Amino acid sequence: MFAALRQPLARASAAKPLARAFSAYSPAQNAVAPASPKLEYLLTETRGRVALVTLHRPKALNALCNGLFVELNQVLKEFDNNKDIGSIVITGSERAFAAGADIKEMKDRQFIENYSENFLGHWTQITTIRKPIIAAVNGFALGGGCELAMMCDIIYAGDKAVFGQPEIKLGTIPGAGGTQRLVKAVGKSKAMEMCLTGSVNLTAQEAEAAGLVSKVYPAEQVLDEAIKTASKIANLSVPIVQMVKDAINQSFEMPLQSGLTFERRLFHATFGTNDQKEGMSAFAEKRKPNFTNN
Ligand SMILES: CCCCCCC/C=C/C(=O)SCCNC(=O)CCNC(=O)[C@H](O)C(C)(C)COP(=O)(O)OP(=O)(O)OC[C@H]1O[C@@H](n2cnc3c(N)ncnc32)[C@H](O)[C@@H]1OP(=O)(O)O
Repeated sequence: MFAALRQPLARASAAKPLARAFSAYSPAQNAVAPASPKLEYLLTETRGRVALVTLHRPKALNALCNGLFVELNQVLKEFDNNKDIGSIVITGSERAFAAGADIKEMKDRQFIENYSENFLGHWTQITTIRKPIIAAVNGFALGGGCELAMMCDIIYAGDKAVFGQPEIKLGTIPGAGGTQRLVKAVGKSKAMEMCLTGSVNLTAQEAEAAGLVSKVYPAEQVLDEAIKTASKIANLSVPIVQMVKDAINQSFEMPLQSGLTFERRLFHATFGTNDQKEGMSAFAEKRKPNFTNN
């Protein structure tokens, strides 16, 4: 499976994505999982139990074209199915996480083809990934770039990151969560201001204050911090981590009482796992737990 994700190291180094330019991890520490020579828009590697996916379309500020999403769906699915991986980090470059959907690619599309082909439908497959995904965002996260970050489970931002939904200035509207997830993250007024003007963006600090972003770090540290957090998560029990992700995501879909019942049932279910027995026994015996993911 990893063979399918193998990426030539030479290419990764030459391209100097933020992952390599800034990371404090030495290549010797990395099990480089990368990648299929077929990957054109992504770099992938592993850091222990963390999979790192770097959007790599530097000439277009990582504009999200269809080919990029086909690759992203493919690698995320492979990492999700890989027992050696516990969590995933998605990042971009220092200049751009992603400057939105590729405007040049979509500008001539017609309503009827959008509707009949469900244009962008498969771009949201990332929300079906069961392992936690952290977005490490530097630079522009605009339009689809902001929406992609919001589809991740946690967002860490570099101090120069910019979040915005400029679609209205192109004569369209956000198409993948900008009018929905953004409201839940920053509230109605800010979301309205951003989406209605297209030019009111959030700085990293504003995004943190509003709740869109969990933490802000100096740009050169954000990826390492995301990997550290991803690594903590990846070394916990995989099924219990998935239950937490499931339960929190259900809070967006269910009324409170149904959500609380869902949570309680999953809590009950954890007692059917060896990892619950191990976690609680380890606490009682004053030792570290050794989770076996069952
Ligand atoms: C997760 C699912 C996603 C689903 C998406 C759903 C629908 C989403 C719609 C959108 O996202 S519409 C696009 C929204 N984004 C924008 O409007 C931003 C567009 N870009 C800019 O405004 C600027 O590029 C910038 C980000 C402010 C940076 O400006 P700067 O002057 O620093 O650089 P540029 O010279 O403009 O850009 C360099 C290079 O990159 C190309 N490019 C940038 N953004 C895009 C894009 N979104 N699509 C296609 N190409 C893009 C730009 O054209 C330049 O290329 P060249 O002209 O030099 O070849």
